[in-house]
Amino acid sequence: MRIDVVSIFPDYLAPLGLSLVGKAVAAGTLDLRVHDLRECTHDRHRTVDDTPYGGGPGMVMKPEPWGEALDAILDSAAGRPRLVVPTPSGRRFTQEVATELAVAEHLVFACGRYEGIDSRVMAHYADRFEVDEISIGDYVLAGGEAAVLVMVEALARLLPGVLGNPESVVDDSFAPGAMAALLEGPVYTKPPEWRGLAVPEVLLSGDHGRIAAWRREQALARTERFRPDLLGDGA
Ligand SMILES: O=C(OCc1ccccc1)c1cn[nH]c1
Repeated sequence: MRIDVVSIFPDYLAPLGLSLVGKAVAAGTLDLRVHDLRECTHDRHRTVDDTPYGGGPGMVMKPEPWGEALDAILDSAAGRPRLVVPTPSGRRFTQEVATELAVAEHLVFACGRYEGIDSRVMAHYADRFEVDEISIGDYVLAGGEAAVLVMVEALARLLPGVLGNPESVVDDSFAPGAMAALLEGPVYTKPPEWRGLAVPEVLLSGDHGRIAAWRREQALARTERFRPDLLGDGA
């Protein structure tokens, strides 16, 4: 998979060189290219934004630099990439959307700042990109970069050979399946007692039937407490 990220703060994407995503890049599973949008400006002040038509607060990102940046990416692209634009006003990012993005050949992330990117950019590229405006949550960030870090990490762990233990994807809280539609219950590891706190004895019992039942009960209780919406039947 090829991933391009366009931003006025390319250094913000440096964490993608670390850990799990960094390993995928080193292994060649991910071909990651980060681009500085300011290299597509040509005025003395390297201007990327201007005041919004129709008035209102803040600034809007100008279309010309984005046109130059996205044209350059398309010139070196094979098929029809997905253009993912993080924005509070996009469709909700979920584990299902992560699995959708994880099978793409080529993703291009456009990091908006200020009040967003001139809407003509998304309209202009609708035929050459699969344009996808995505929100990672109902809050407003200063820019799309942090959302890109979230989405790339969520999809990268789904790529074959990226996770040491592919099993843990199956049990993900939000992976499809019976148990998976619940929140994860508590987890424990050695030592068996720590600061006077013991691990629930059922987990040391070796009775896998009892352990599975206990885990489901814990997952249900946690889901009821924090995410009753996941329990359906109008709960
Ligand atoms: O703030 C976000 O993106 C940055 C952004 C993009 C466009 C205009 C304002 C802010 C965001 C929040 N949830 N998901 C994304």
